Amino acid sequence: MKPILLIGNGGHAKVIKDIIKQSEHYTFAGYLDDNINEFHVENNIIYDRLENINNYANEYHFIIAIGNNEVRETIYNKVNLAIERYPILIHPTASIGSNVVIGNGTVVMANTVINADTIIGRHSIVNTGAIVEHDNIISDFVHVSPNSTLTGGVSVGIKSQIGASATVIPQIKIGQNTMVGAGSTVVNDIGDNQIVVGTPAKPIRR
Ligand SMILES: CC(=O)SCCNC(=O)CCNC(=O)[C@H](O)C(C)(C)COP(=O)(O)OP(=O)(O)OC[C@H]1O[C@@H](n2cnc3c(N)ncnc32)[C@H](O)[C@@H]1OP(=O)(O)O
Repeated sequence: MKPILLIGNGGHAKVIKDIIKQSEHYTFAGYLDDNINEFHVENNIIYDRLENINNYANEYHFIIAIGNNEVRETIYNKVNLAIERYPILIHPTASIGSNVVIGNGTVVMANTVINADTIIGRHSIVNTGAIVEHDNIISDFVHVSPNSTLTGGVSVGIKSQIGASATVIPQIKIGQNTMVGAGSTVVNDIGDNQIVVGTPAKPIRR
């Protein structure tokens, strides 16, 4: 079993910890976070500051367990570890189709479906109950929120978030760093750096 340290110890980390507990390959070892005052071990769990990550870099694997896409990317660039130190975590109830490619550091939560020929980048999140249909291209540092649906042939650019229960109709292209509001329905392509809400989804601001 390979030990994993989670970077971050908020709500998202709790859910990832539960995925690790069910893994046959990985075991939960502890947390690195700058809100931890100093190194300590409690009930065999390591708590340490993120700035000490290099002490663990050879022995441990890591997941950046932070839901905010921008923060995840910033931490990834800052700690500068080889991408191989970040495993792919998939909950055992997730259904993964043929020829699906998932990048290192990405987590796939419970009751998700990722269908055939979809590509998902690095350090992305496919959150609880989300559906990512066939032939999607999902970039790095993306968050597909709980219960959202990306139908066939959708693409999502780097650092974009699809809000909880949002739906994107087939073949839509969503740009980089864009936010689709919870419950929205996206029926037209969306550019970069937009916030869109509603049905049909319309920009509220850049
Ligand atoms: C496990 C987890 O928790 S994963 C987390 C998943 N997170 C989400 O799904 C969060 C999704 N976030 C949202 O939907 C947010 O409302 C955002 C990002 C779209 C907008 O947030 P803000 O920028 O703070 O917008 P704000 O709250 O000021 O609203 C601006 C306007 O848009 C409207 N609006 C905001 N969100 C939505 C929405 N999802 N659908 C429809 N209208 C919306 C507001 O009612 C408001 O309208 P008004 O100007 O007529 O009063």
